[in-house]
Amino acid sequence: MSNKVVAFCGTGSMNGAILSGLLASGFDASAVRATTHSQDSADQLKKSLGDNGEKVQILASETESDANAQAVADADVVLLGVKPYGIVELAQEIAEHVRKDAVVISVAAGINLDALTRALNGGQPVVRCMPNTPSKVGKGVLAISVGEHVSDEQRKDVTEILSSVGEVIEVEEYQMDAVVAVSGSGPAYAYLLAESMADAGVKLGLDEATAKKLASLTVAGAGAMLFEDQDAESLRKAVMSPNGTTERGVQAFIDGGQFELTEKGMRACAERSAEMTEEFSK
Ligand SMILES: NC(=O)C1=CN([C@@H]2O[C@H](COP(=O)(O)OP(=O)(O)OC[C@H]3O[C@@H](n4cnc5c(N)ncnc54)[C@H](O)[C@@H]3O)[C@@H](O)[C@H]2O)C=CC1
Ligand SMILES: O=C(O)[C@@H]1CCC=N1
Repeated sequence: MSNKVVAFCGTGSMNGAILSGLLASGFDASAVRATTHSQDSADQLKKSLGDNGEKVQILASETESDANAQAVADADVVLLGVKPYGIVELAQEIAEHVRKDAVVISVAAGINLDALTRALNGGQPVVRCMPNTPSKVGKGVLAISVGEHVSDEQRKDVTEILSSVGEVIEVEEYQMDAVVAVSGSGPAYAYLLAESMADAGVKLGLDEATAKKLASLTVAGAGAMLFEDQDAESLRKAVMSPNGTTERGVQAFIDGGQFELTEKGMRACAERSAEMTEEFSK
């Protein structure tokens, strides 16, 4: 990765997390370009990067209309991080400026490799990535599908950049709707669990602040244990003493439809992902 230039077009929550992770891994800040829409966001980004804020080239598209074109001009790797409805337009905007041997990654839901390739005038090496928000604390899981024009060296560079914020897993593109349902949107389910545990804790007699603290730290602690052992079922069983409290509670969850309800929610999520692909991958 030495001597490579990386450009982030649309540096908000997700691309911002990857940018920070890349710099934290020791990547040369002067080889990084980043764009935002507003000048305010550009100023905030610069501030958030500390000393590196002076070295990263940061441009706002409302101030400089060719900000994205400038950012990608000398880039080896380009990450598109705007909202799904803006990705095709952004790709078209940079198409004439991005080097033909640069690899372009989209982190958006609902944008397929075909739409990305077409927006870039065909033949461009492209990668579709589905990250998740734990990337902000270096604990992300990022699924990628790699386009046909991507070289082995580019695949290695892409994996190295994304690995700076979490674990990278390659999947077939047809599996992306399922990936969105499991890991892309998944952090929200864990927070929903913490919310509903706190809510029930209040109903069981705790004050709200105590219930929230106990629930949030419990979900966080249980999540941390999953980094050591990814077998959730065996971790669950280790909490369940025979005929104890957990066994009774877990059985009530299962009898009440925990697995069916989770499947229902995730099917809705995957269906929306497919619908967004119809809508935005034109
Ligand atoms: N937030 C999440 O949990 C996840 C989001 N994603 C995907 O990441 C993408 C971005 O989402 P977020 O980071 O949450 O959004 P965000 O709104 O935080 O970031 C988007 C950024 O793009 C900038 N922008 C908009 N138009 C621009 C332009 N023409 N030129 C330069 N910059 C421009 C905005 O100023 C903003 O900073 C979406 O496509 C989403 O599907 C993927 C996985 C998880
Ligand atoms: O909700 C969304 O559409 C995005 C994609 C995955 C997580 N957040």
